[in-house]
Amino acid sequence: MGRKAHRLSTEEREQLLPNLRAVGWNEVEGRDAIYKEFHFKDFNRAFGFMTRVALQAEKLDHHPEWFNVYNKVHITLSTHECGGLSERDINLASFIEQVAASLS
Ligand SMILES: C[C@H](O)[C@H](O)[C@H]1CNC2=NC(N)=NC(=O)C2=N1
Repeated sequence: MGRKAHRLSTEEREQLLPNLRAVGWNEVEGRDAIYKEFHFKDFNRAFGFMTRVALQAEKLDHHPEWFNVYNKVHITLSTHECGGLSERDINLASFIEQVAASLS
């Protein structure tokens, strides 16, 4: 895989997180991670979304923590390797946003 992940610095966070907050990602309390809830029309849309995210996650070797029931998908992103938020989470969140936009 790529170079070792590092936890985002304060400066990097100030630059990167507002864009994600603006589209509904929030920082998790008590843990260095980000979280968003997605709602789809039905289970088929939700699972189609998950399938596309899963294939990209495998390519990036960076995987979401997620929960699905029917049309809801809750996603938490964090990087175990560095014990917190890294660039990889930002990249995966951006990809997830693209997929969600293409399905709505
Ligand atoms: C061995 C494997 O490369 C690692 O466990 C990868 C896989 N997917 C991962 N996903 C996430 N979210 N964080 C990681 O640190 C991570 N590490």
